[in-house]
Amino acid sequence: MSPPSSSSSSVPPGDPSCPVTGTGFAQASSSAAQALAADASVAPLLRVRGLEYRLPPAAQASGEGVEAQGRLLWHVAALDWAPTPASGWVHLKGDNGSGKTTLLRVLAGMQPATGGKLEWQTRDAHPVRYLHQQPYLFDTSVAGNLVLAARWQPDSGSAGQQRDQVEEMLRWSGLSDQARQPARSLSGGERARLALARAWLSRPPVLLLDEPAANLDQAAVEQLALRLEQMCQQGCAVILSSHQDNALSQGSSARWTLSAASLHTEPTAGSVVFMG
Ligand SMILES: Nc1ncnc2c1ncn2[C@@H]1O[C@H](COP(=O)(O)OP(=O)(O)OP(=O)(O)O)[C@@H](O)[C@H]1O
Repeated sequence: MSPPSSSSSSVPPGDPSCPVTGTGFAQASSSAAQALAADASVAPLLRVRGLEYRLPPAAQASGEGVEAQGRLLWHVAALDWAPTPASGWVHLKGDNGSGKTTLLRVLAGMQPATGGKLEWQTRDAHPVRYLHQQPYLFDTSVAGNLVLAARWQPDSGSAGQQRDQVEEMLRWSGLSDQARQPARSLSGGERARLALARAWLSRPPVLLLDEPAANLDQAAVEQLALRLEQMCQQGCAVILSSHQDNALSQGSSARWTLSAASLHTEPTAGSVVFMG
């Protein structure tokens, strides 16, 4: 992982990964935000202030016009997250429809928030990778999917280095025997493994996983937990969503819960999280 930058943000202007509207850090009014501002010793990877997401305004029941403001799906008053290689991943929890996917997509810069501010404080221009619950696989072989990921990464290296990366990821994901198989013929669990390996090949600083356990049996969830542990130890900051408790929640070091339209955090040792 790139070390946190001392400047406030490396997100390029105009990049949707910085969905800035409304409240900025300087204007954040909650007492938690003021307490955070006072603690200059913390260098969080992620800083969030007054972030909120409102659903698009619905048509009025009468059929005339639309609501002035859509329903508030969630609000995050203030959050600083400073994961370390030892701190493990964050489990984002919440009932169906509470807004987990939307929050991950906003954090990934794939969808703008309707208010507030977030910053990934890293020198990496595009630090965040988001993995969809049903990941898209290219219409080629298992190895072909990894070859494309190896070619398209920013520092792609020589053809030999790319080959080594592909072979390493095939071994890591346990898919070496299926290297030549069409990726789209894999089982649900195998597809999830390939998608994770494809994302991990380029060693992103931050990985957001949307319901990664959705199609997995218990053994596969436990294997995934081991892989995530390795990834975190190698410096990847991981947030994963799941509405269930399983091996992934047991292995997480922090829990963020969406309920009653707010994000609630439970910090644990090694993972510095503050919440207002
Ligand atoms: N563009 C939109 N227009 C209207 N409603 C939307 C829009 N986007 C999301 N929603 C609603 O927002 C709510 C939250 O959706 P989201 O997928 O983020 O929840 P979730 O917690 O990930 O759910 P699940 O656990 O079922 O996957 C849902 O009720 C969804 O229908």
